This record gives sequence, structure tokens and C-alpha cells, in this order.
Amino acid sequence: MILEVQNGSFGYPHQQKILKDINFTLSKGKILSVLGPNGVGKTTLLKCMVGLLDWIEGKSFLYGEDIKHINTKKLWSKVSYIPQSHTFAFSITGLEMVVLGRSAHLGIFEQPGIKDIEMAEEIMKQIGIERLASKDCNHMSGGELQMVLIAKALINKPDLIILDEPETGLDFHNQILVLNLIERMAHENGICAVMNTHYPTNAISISDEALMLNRTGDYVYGKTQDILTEENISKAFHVNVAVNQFHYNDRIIKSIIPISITNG
Ligand SMILES: Nc1ncnc2c1ncn2[C@@H]1O[C@H](COP(=O)(O)OP(=O)(O)OP(=O)(O)O)[C@@H](O)[C@H]1O
Repeated sequence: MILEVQNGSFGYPHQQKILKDINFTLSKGKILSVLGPNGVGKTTLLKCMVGLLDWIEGKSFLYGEDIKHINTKKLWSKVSYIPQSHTFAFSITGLEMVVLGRSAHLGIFEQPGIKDIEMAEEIMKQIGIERLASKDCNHMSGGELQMVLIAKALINKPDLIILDEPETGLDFHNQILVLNLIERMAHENGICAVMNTHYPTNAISISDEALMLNRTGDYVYGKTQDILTEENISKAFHVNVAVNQFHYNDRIIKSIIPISITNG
């Protein structure tokens, strides 16, 4: 077991709890999708699970060790976190951004060296984004930047990657690029991934497990196909949906289509 959350509850100061008694486990090479309506607490959950916010009650464990007791440097050498919004107040190239991902492995005053730069070049080559090495991150498209940020996460050689809405705002081509990459890093390289997503169809296409939050603070968690049902989605989002399944070449594809707002 790589990540485990036990009885996690959280609310921001002077506000009601938004996460109540969350429990889940994540094994090597598995992908967990977190879903739920806007503002329900998905980003908050990602932050709590890796100790960026403190659970009010409950705990997170990495390899069985309470995350609160893991030395920061050690924790961030095993975990990479890619937040949702990306704006940079300074000019930074794709290669420099990827090299920054090595920081958890460097000493406090240690500068990245030639080895780190070579590693960054290698990772960028592996995922097919060498062309972005000298491009300013502030001038990249959403899809290009997302791939650079995933490369930055991967150079850390993490056991767990947390991605907050990695495919939001990307066109179909870039969504597939990013999702394929997440799937490869998990299912071929054994890295665990937790991703927030607003796209149930994407969750169903790559994730092994799903956790869906709803506004009452309740949630459902389990195998993706058992969780992303018409009934569960309708309850969480107050929308009638149709879950379709069809064959495409030798694959079975599932898609989830929103139909109408539910009454009440
Ligand atoms: N630092 C904060 N202080 C107080 N309240 C906050 C803070 N950050 C988020 N919230 C509130 O907590 C709730 C959950 O926010 P969160 O960003 O976790 O939701 P989300 O499910 O990720 O939303 P979205 O799908 O819109 O990205 C929201 O009502 C939000 O306004």
C-alpha cells in the first residue's frame, strides 16, 4: 500500500466540514480519480491527503508512515504535486521548469548540475516534448505547459503523483496525450496517480478507482466502473446522465453523457 487515508475530515476555519470521514487506500501503479461538483472539496482533499493541509481528524499514511511525521524533504522526494492553476511571475523555459523538479533531491544550497539537466532533457525526450526545452512557460499553450509540468513531476522519480485537473482546458488531442501519459506512468512504470477531474468519461477510461464527493459531505469510493454509475453521478451532480458502452476496434469504450438537470 502506498497511500492510505483513514477517517479524514476537514473544514476551513469558521466553516462547516466539507470532507467527512474519508477512507481509501491506493496501491502501487493504481490511478484514483476524484470527482464531484464545483466547490465540493476536491482540491482540498488532494491537499489534505499529502499534508499540504492538516486533517482536522484522521490521518494520511505513505508506506504506512503518518505523513505528518515524515521529513518534508523525504516526503517530497516520493510525492509530486501538480496544482491546478499555473501562472509564473518570471520567465522560465520548459527545460528550467523540468529541472526544478529535482529540487527535493538537492541540498539546501545545491544548484542543479549537468546531471540534472541531462535528466530533464531525457525525460522531455521520453514524453516527446524536447521541442519545448527553450520555450518560455508563460508562452506555452495549456497542453504544452501541462506536459512540461508532468515532466517536472516525473524527474522527481516519485512513487505518487497528484494532479489537480490535469486535462481541464485542453483540446481532445492534448487530453488524450496527457491521459495516455498518466496511464503509462501508472500502469507501466508503477507510479500511483491521484487526479481530480471534471470529466467522468476520462476517469472511466484510465482510472482503476474513483472517489466521488457530494455536497452533503458523503462520498462513494471503489472500483471506477462501480462508482461511475448513472445513479451515483446523478446523485452527486443533480444531473441525469446516460452511461453508454460501445466497441471501438478491439476496445470497449464507456462514455458518460449529461442529459438534463434533475428535479429537486
Ligand atoms: N483557503 C480557503 N479558505 C477558505 N475556504 C476555502 C479555501 N480554499 C477553498 N475554500 C472553499 O472550500 C470549498 C472547497 O474548495 P475546493 O477548491 O477544494 O473545491 P473543488 O471541489 O476543488 O472545486 P472546483 O471543482 O471548482 O475546482 C469551496 O467552497 C471553497 O470556496
